[in-house]
Amino acid sequence: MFVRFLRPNNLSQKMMRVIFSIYMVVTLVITSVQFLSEYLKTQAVIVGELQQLEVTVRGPISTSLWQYDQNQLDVITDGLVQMPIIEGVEVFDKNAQNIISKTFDVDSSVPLSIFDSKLELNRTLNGERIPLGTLVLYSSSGVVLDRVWFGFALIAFTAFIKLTILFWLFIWAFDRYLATPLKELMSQVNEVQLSQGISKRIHLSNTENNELSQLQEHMNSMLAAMSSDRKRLIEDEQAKRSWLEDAVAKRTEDLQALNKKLKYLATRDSLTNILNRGSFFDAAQQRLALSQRQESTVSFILMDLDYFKRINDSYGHFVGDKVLIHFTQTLQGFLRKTDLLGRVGGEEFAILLFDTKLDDASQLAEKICQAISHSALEVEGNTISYTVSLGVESSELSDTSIDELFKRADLKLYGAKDKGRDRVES
Ligand SMILES: Nc1nc2c(ncn2[C@@H]2O[C@H](COP(=O)(O)OP(=O)(O)OP(=O)(O)O)[C@@H](O)[C@H]2O)c(=O)[nH]1
Repeated sequence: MFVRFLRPNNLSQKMMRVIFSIYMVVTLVITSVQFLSEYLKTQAVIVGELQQLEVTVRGPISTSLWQYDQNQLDVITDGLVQMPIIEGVEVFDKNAQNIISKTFDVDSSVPLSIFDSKLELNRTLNGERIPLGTLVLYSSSGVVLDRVWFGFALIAFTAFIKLTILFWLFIWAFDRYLATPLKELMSQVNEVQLSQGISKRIHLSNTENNELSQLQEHMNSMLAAMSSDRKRLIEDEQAKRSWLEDAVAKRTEDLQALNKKLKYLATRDSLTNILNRGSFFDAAQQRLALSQRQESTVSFILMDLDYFKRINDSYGHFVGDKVLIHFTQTLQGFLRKTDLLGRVGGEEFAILLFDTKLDDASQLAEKICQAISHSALEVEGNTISYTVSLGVESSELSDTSIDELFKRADLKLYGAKDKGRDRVES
């Protein structure tokens, strides 16, 4: 504890040292003033005693001076010098000439200060006062100190005792009321800081209502506010995150739907909504490969509307488009789920029939041809009739590419065209 007092490492110990140091300085000043006052009082008493002695020896010394009795003067002054309070004696004649000078003991140390008392020596003769000289008695600080040392020691001892007791009282009081509660507060604040949550609170063991308990209350309300702020922030964060997750999920769903739609559109012909050329050939290629593995047959029907240019030229492209749509819808009425239908050119269409031999495909082609030639559609008040030429071909075991099948079907189609159109060539 004493080491802590000398080398304070915290606030309470520093305060303890400052207050104690101030008290020590004040005590030292008061004790010094007491010393000085005692010293001056004792010096005044000694001067009084010197004056009384001078009065006592004035008669014999005056007589000795009057009678010029040097021996008697020596005896008297020797006696004076022996006295404990006298450090020296000097006698001067009426002309201020030193007759006797017995000052200070040469063996003793030189005193701090010397003071004296003077007395005029006279003789009254026939009522007349005749001056004979002067008697001077000296005393010194040594004499004063000899007399007051016990008092000084008492004062010093009392001051020391007071200082020591107060020192330990200060230490105890600061330790009890400041250092220990502060240490406890710091340790609990540290625990709160180290704990992950802010649910911990400070509970000082000293329940007195003072600045520390008020500080504890303030810190606990601060922690409570922080805790509720943190809870609110977490809730906000969770709400934001969940909102964001919902938004992202919704966006992903929309994008997936859009992507699906785009993929679908990319495979479709925009006018007739059947497979476009690329998708048809991709799908047909897969069907051919599957059929070859299963050693079955696929058939390919290639169709081209006859004189379609005339329809466009006579009724316009809008009507031509309606014819193309009508043709597609008619075809769909003849197809199974496993069949593929695609638009492979402007007015050119193709059907791939899975697991279908040439005869069956040719029969279907005939039906289509008949159905189209007997159909008519009404567009803007016009009755439109049209025909189609068809080429039919079936796969062989050597076929590896759909293009080969397509080329053979195309030749058949040209054959149908050459033979007058509105017919099937297989
Ligand atoms: N309305 C419309 N016409 C198209 C479309 N695609 C191609 N055509 C037209 O179809 C016509 C094809 O003409 P051609 O190749 O001469 O054939 P065709 O007139 O049918 O004669 P043949 O095939 O020999 O019977 C052209 O006039 C093209 O402009 C389309 O999407 N809509």
